[in-house]
Amino acid sequence: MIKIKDISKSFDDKVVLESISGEFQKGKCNLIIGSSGTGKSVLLKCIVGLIAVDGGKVFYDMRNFSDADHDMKAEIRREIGMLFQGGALFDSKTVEKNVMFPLDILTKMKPDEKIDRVNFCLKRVGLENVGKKMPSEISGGMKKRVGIARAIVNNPAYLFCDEPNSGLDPQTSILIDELIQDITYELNTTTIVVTHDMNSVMGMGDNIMYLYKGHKLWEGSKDDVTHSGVRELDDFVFANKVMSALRDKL
Ligand SMILES: Nc1ncnc2c1ncn2[C@@H]1O[C@H](COP(=O)(O)OP(=O)(O)OP(=O)(O)O)[C@@H](O)[C@H]1O
Repeated sequence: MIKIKDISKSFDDKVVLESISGEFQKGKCNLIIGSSGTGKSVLLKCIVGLIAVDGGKVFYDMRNFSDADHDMKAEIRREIGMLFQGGALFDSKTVEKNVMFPLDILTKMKPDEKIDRVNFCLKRVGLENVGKKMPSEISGGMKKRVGIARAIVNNPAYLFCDEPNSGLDPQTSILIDELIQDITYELNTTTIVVTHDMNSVMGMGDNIMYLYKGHKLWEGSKDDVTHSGVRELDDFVFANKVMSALRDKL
């Protein structure tokens, strides 16, 4: 479980996050949703420690990450798997080497053990026999799967996914969402997904935090998101034409 308390962040005069608190549950897909530019990615980066917060604290299973010393931070970081927006694969490395990268830098595993673990993870994401290919030789959906394999290769307790569906067609997006969901339940990870895709919200939103202009306006689950009573959230949810057509039937 990850807990955040009063997270605030500004860039120069621009306030991007204002006193955001909340909990992200273990073994669940926790979504941070909201319109473009509302602070979702910045919040995720604050939680991971890629951006320094102006105020507030982040706790990983009761461990105070914000005030932790170097060793404790390194220990927590080793427990994090991250699927970056756009995949962020190394173009000059094979798929196998991309997935192995966290094991190379974070573990002392033997070469054979690393290969076994990489092959296991590639198989888990439905990608057998592509280990020797270069990223340029595989599709966008396959690249996301490689990114997921890399994110889970070191058996993370925490899994972060920033816009996992960006650039994918709707069907592939659903498959990627389902994969993230299945892995979350299998590995019992505390998973945080940043998205503005309503299909993802309705498919995988166990817990949802809705951000609006740097404020948390609502939290709940996919079962409640369509009748929150929050006007800004309604505007976001029903901006989608399919959702809008369904609104009258709800
Ligand atoms: N390093 C930075 N320096 C200055 N401003 C930044 C920086 N990173 C983000 N911002 C600003 O913070 C605001 C929130 O950005 P953020 O990337 O969190 O939005 P988002 O909700 O994830 O949007 P999207 O869905 O489009 O990715 C934006 O106005 C952005 O320009």
